[in-house]
Amino acid sequence: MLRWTTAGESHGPALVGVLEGVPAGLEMTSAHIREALARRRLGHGRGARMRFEQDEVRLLGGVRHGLTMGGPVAIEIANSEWPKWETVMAADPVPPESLLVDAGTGDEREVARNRPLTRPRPGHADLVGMQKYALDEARPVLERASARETAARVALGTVAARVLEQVAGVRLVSHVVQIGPVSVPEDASLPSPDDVAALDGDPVRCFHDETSAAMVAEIDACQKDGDTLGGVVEVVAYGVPPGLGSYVSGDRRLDGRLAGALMSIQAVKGVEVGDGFRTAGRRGSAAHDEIVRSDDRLTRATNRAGGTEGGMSNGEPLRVRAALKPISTVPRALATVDVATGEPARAIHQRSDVCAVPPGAVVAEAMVALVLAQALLEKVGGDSVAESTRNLRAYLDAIPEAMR
Ligand SMILES: Cc1cc2nc3c(=O)[nH]c(=O)nc-3n(C[C@H](O)[C@H](O)[C@H](O)COP(=O)(O)O)c2cc1C
Ligand SMILES: C=C(O[C@@H]1CC(C(=O)O)=C[C@@H](OP(=O)(O)O)[C@H]1O)C(=O)O
Repeated sequence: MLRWTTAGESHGPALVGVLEGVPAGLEMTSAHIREALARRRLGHGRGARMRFEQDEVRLLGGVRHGLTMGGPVAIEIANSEWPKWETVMAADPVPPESLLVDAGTGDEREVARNRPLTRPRPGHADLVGMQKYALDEARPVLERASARETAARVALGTVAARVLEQVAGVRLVSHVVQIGPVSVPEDASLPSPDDVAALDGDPVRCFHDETSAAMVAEIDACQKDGDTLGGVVEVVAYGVPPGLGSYVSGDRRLDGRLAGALMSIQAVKGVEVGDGFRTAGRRGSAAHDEIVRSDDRLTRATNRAGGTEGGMSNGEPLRVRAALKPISTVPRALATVDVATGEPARAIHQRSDVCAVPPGAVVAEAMVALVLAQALLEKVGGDSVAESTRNLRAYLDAIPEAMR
């Protein structure tokens, strides 16, 4: 069973991700993870932190000389800013005077770091987090609620994507289909995995040049107005074998597992599998994907279902979307209440992203990779890449000719 978890705070020394159940013999190095993390830092509309954050990667376990060994893969991503936060975020007790709002250094930023965060942001985890964990300020809440944590998810997703590719030849691609009110046309073509470099080169990870320019203009206009934006991302996985997931129990359904994983991303508020909500408005005859024989194999005339039927992958490209709400740290700050005084106030606002949809696509790709790799290993088992590959081949070869 492939299992994963992350630990670490946004301004702590590092994030850590652990992935258990990776077969031995997987080719991977820290450079692969570094490359994926660099893609997550891209995107017009990101805040100041992404300009200097280095995502320093260290493989702490599970890999030797570029090959996994079968044990948990542990990945550390150091936070570049740690030296500035060493006192505020120290794990061990620090002298109380070092946490005074004005510790006497005259450094404005240090004053801001030490100030208790008592003006919770609507839309962020601040207020409910304080209520739930019995805290009198939001620092401990936002440190873990922050989407900084998605760097660790992307690191783990890189390993999962390599399992998918090396065992089954599956390749993934993610792109942005909407930012605020600007969407790619309904009939725009889907990117393939060979388009990843072009997408990395686009300021908003959009595969439609005209729409990309309009998205950039929308982000600029929004930033000028002191506001923030959300949008929609899409992940496509090519080469997924049929039969991952199952219809036999709700918690084994692949579509449900993908939806849960995507919805677990900070700011995601909607998930669509295939044509999702659009399908709901169609008649059955225009909603389903007819089965046809082409090039001597069974295929579909269309792919409105997005590659799943009955909670299983059906061999067509898997296509899922996730909708992200606008960033909740709105520069033109929203109304709140100062929980220290009970008085009306304006919400906390320090630096923040204006739009995190392009990195959201990279994070969504990582979550899809994790779920698909988990479902693949469930189906084929195996303790080494060679064994898993052999098992997959045997399963596919056993499908009768007329059903392939
Ligand atoms: C890649 C990424 C970057 C984000 N950056 C910010 C940010 O700079 N400021 C902010 O307020 N929210 C940001 N968010 C969203 C918050 O983390 C999220 O809204 C918050 O944790 C509350 O969770 P919820 O929106 O799922 O309810 C970001 C989300 C993602 C996926
Ligand atoms: C650090 C990242 O995103 C952060 C996500 C985030 C939030 O509230 O979710 C708030 C901001 O944090 P900070 O206040 O430190 O700049 C973003 O920069 C990252 O994506 O690596």
